[in-house]
Amino acid sequence: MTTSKGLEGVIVAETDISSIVGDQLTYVGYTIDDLAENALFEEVVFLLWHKRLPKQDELTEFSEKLFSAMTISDDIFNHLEMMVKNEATPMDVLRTAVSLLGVYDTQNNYTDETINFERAIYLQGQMAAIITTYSRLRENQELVTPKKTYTYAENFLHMLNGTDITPLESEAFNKALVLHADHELNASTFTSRVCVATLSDLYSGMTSAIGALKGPLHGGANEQVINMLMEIQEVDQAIPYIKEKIANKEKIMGMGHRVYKSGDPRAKHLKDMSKKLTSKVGQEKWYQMSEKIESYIKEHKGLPANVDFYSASVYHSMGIKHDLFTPIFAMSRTSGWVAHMLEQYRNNRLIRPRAEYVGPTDQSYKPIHER
Ligand SMILES: CC(=O)SCCNC(=O)CCNC(=O)[C@H](O)C(C)(C)COP(=O)(O)OP(=O)(O)OC[C@H]1O[C@@H](n2cnc3c(N)ncnc32)[C@H](O)[C@@H]1OP(=O)(O)O
Ligand SMILES: O=C([O-])CC(=O)C(=O)O
Repeated sequence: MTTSKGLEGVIVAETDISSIVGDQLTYVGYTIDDLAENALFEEVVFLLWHKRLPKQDELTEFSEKLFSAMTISDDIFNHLEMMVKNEATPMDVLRTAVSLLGVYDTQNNYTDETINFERAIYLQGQMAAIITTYSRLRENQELVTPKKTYTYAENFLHMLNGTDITPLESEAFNKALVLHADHELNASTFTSRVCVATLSDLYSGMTSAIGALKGPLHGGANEQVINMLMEIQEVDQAIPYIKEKIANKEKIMGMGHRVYKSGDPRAKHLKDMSKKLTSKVGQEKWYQMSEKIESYIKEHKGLPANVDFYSASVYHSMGIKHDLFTPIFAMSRTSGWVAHMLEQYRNNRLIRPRAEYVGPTDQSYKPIHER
C-alpha cells in the first residue's frame, strides 16, 4: 500500500467538467480566459451542468428560473432571523440554511436527475437569497427583491446593497463568479462527491462542501487576505510585515496552490479588476500592497498568488463586507459542486480509500483499576 499525504497527485475520478493542465484551466474545454472575458455567470452555470453553452432561448428560460429561485421563503427567513440574533457567522449561516432547504424538500428521490436539475437551480438561486437576506437582516435593512432585467451577478449586488449596479461593478462581479465557478477536484468539491457517493442527497453534499470551503486553507483564505491587508494598512509596511510572517514560519494567505506551481490563471483577471476598482474608489493602496506581497513571495518563496489573493481587494473595493467574501465564493462554486455531484450520481461508486495503521499493536485490555 502506498500513501500520499493530502492525496497529492492521486487521480480518483474521471470528469468532463473542468480540467487543469499546467497553468491552464478550462471548463468543458473553454479556457477560463475566454469565459472570464465573454461569458455571463449564468451561461457558465448552464455550461457546467449541460456541457454546452446555451442558445438564447435556453439562456432566457434558465435565467428566468434562476430569478424565480432568488426569493427567500418565510420558513428560511424565520430561521435566518434567529441566526442573526445569535450573531452566527455568515459561513455557518449559509451551511445551516442550505441544510434547512433540504429539510423543506420532502421529495426523497435523491438521485433522480430531472428533479436534481430543478433542485440545482433552486440551490443556485437560494445561495444569493440567503446571503443577501442574512446580510440585510443583520444591518436592520429592508429586503430588496431581485429585478428581472438584471443578471445573476447584478441581482446579487442589488439584493445586497439595494442600489442600481454600475457597468464596472457588473463586469467585475460577473467575472469573479465565472472565475470561481469550478476547479476540478478541490477539497470542497471532493467533499461533495464523497458525500453523494453514499447516495446521499444534494443538500447534504452542499452542506458538507460549504463546511470544507470555509477553512482558511481553502475558500476561507479570501477573508484572511483582506484581514492581512487591513493589518498592514500602509504600502511601505507590506514587505516588513511579510518578512516577519515568514520568519515566524507563518503562511501568507492567498499564496501557494496544491496544483498550480507557476501561476493560477484566474489570479491575473482578478488582479486587473483589483487595479481598476481600487483606482475607481481612490484606494489604490490595497492593490499596490497586494502587488508588493505577490512579487516578494514569488521571488523569495517561489509561490504564486491564487484565486483568493486579488479577489479580496476586488470585493473590498466594491464595499462588500469582509465576512461575505467566502459565502460569495460558495455561491459561485455551487455551480461546480452541483455539476460534480450530478456527475458522481451518473457513474457512482462509493468513495472509500484506505489508511495505513501506524498505532500500537498487540495491546490487551486491562481492567480500569490496573491502568
Ligand atoms: C481556492 C483555494 O482553495 S486556493 C488556496 C487558498 N489557501 C491559501 O491561500 C492558504 C495559503 N496557502 C497554503 O496554505 C498552501 O499553499 C495550500 C493549502 C494552498 C496548498 O497546500 P499544499 O499543497 O499542501 O502545500 P504545503 O502547505 O505542504 O506547502 C508546501 C511548502 O510551501 C510552503 N507554503 C505553501 N503555501 C505557503 C504560503 N501561503 N505561505 C508561506 N509558505 C507556504 C509550506 O510552508 C511548505 O514549506 P515546507 O516544505 O518548507 O514545509
Ligand atoms: O483547487 C484547489 O485546490 C483550490 C482552488 O483553487 C479552488 O477550489 O478554486
